[in-house]
Amino acid sequence: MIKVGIIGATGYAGGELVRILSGHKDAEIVWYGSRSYIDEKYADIYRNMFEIVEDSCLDDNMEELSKKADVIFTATPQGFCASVVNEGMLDNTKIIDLSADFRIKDVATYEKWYGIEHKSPRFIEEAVYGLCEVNREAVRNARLVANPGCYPTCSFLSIYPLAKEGMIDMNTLIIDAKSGTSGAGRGAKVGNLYCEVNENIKAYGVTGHRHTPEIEEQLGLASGEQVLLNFTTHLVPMNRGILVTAYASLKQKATYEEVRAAYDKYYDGERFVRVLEKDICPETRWVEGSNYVDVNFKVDERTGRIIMMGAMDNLVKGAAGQAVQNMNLMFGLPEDEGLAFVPLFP
Ligand SMILES: NC(=O)C1=CN([C@@H]2O[C@H](COP(=O)(O)OP(=O)(O)OC[C@H]3O[C@@H](n4cnc5c(N)ncnc54)[C@H](OP(=O)(O)O)[C@@H]3O)[C@@H](O)[C@H]2O)C=CC1
Ligand SMILES: CC(=O)N[C@@H](CCC(=O)OP(=O)(O)O)C(=O)O
Repeated sequence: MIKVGIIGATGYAGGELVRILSGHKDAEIVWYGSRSYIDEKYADIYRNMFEIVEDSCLDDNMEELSKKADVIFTATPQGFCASVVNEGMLDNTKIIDLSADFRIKDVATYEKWYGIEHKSPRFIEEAVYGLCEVNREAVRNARLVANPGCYPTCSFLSIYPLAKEGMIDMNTLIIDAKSGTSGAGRGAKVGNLYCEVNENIKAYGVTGHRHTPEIEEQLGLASGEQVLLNFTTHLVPMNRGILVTAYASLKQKATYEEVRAAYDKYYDGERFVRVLEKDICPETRWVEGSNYVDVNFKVDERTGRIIMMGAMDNLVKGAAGQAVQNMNLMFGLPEDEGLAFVPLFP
């Protein structure tokens, strides 16, 4: 049994980790870390866990936890993991960080977009960006995994085959993305109140969303070019789900079959990426509660542009599911262990 500790187990991403890992046959949760609910029964906070989880919450003492756990998930705000990780901890245990602390390789870029000082720049180089479909081999041997952001996961996987094959002009790329409110976490914020979100849709973070440099970095690595793009996020009145619609000019005319061949080249055999049939657009409801990302595209012959689309559950493939997929790789387990959920509907 893999002994698992979760710091931030009382947040939305942490709660989803608990749900997924409770059904994982090779994992046992030994630490439900919290900051505000220490000594309270976990199932009193999340009643879906009644008679499933008997334990109470502990604190966020990573030093002590690292002596007990084979792997620690930090589902905590930006800056937490970087402020506590040290060499001794990584000698004892593996860490999968769900925050952005180790995703961006350039410290100055991280500090500029996140507005905080990076407390452990020495571990940035070592950290592996945990996008399993691309970095599978590196993840297997990692001590520290930077679990990708929710919007970056969906954006990247929607665009990756065409960026990698050099089929689109990266300078023309525009990404429009929409998220359900669980993406903003469980903390109380006026902007996330029912009356503010219900019956409404709005853009936010326009020209300044902190996921922009992460997407640019990863698409830059895939395409071999420096990427500068427009990325606009929207908040929509649903609990879970991310929908990405991305636009770019094709470098040369391409048929449906040629583009489809590029997607198949990278995603054939990928357990969690589904390339939909011709003309079917991804929808969040068909992936909800699952670790799938549904992708598809449409060539607009009139404008010479291609529209790339993706749908994903932000809490599963966008956070906890992908983190467990990374854990499976790090411990030599089948990649889909504990993740074989069929999407919910309705
Ligand atoms: N929500 C999502 O869809 C996604 C989230 N993420 C990332 O996962 C991380 C957690 O996000 P999310 O679950 O949404 O956030 P929440 O606000 O829902 O949960 C945050 C968790 O961290 C704990 N916490 C808060 N402040 C501190 C602190 N200073 N020190 C230690 N623990 C603290 C909270 O404890 P307590 O409850 O006890 O206060 C809670 O358990 C973030 O880095 C986020 O960016 C990544 C991808 C998607
Ligand atoms: C709806 C909503 O507010 N979404 C969040 C998603 C951020 C998130 O989850 O953070 P990481 O993926 O970087 O860890 C946002 O836009 O900031």
